[in-house]
Amino acid sequence: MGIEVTGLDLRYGDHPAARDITFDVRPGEFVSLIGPSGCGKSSVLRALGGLLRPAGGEVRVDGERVRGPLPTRIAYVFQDLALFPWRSARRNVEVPLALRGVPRRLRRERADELLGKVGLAEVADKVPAQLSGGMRQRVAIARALASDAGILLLDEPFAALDEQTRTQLGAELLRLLAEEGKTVVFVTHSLLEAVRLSHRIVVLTPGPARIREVITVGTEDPHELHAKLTGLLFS
Ligand SMILES: Nc1ncnc2c1ncn2[C@@H]1O[C@H](COP(=O)(O)OP(=O)(O)OP(=O)(O)O)[C@@H](O)[C@H]1O
Repeated sequence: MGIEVTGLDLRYGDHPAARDITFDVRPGEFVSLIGPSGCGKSSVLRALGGLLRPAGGEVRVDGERVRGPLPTRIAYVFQDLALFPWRSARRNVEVPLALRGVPRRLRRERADELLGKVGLAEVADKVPAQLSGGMRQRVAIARALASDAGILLLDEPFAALDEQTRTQLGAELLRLLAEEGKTVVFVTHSLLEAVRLSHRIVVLTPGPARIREVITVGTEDPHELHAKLTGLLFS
């Protein structure tokens, strides 16, 4: 089932942000949304998560129409992380576990397991201000994984990081997602990142966003795919 987006129209008052967007995301699939700056990528992502009400069309998650946030099914990681600054890394990751009513001892175990998976076992007791940008991003990812939601919506999660950290975190993320069996929709400005991480790439037009093309990332040469995407975005 996964996510089905059909004829989605989005607007802010009189200002259209997206028109007639139709695509699907299969369970376990990693789909990237790319498009020119300001075209409406984040708006589409917010609509998938029930944070922006469509002016037309619909979003379905596992067959059920999305009418508002579904925190048990859908987790977010934004560029602006919103970690709790006074809570240690471990206690940040514990938040969704507490919301789900997981007992304290199990919360700690699961949080430590997830922090271990993102390479942060050593810094579980540190607060965000004591961590690097890449580490904070890892805490946010561990926290999203702790929510147990099957769907992760990632909005430019690596935008504030240097290229090397981005590449490393992207590779780690793929491994983790495969282990945890998540379905992912990923907004990025980086064509390289989209090519590297995705099963499929949804290319949007300049705003208001429409679907330009949906590309399956198969066996083609990554350089050729990158060139094709550049052509689609800038022609
Ligand atoms: N809360 C809002 N109120 C009014 N207009 C908005 C709001 N959020 C976004 N917009 C407008 O909607 C359009 C799409 O914005 P959106 O953030 O979805 O684009 P984007 O492709 O994610 O942008 P970027 O690539 O710069 O991150 C833009 O014209 C933006 O100015």
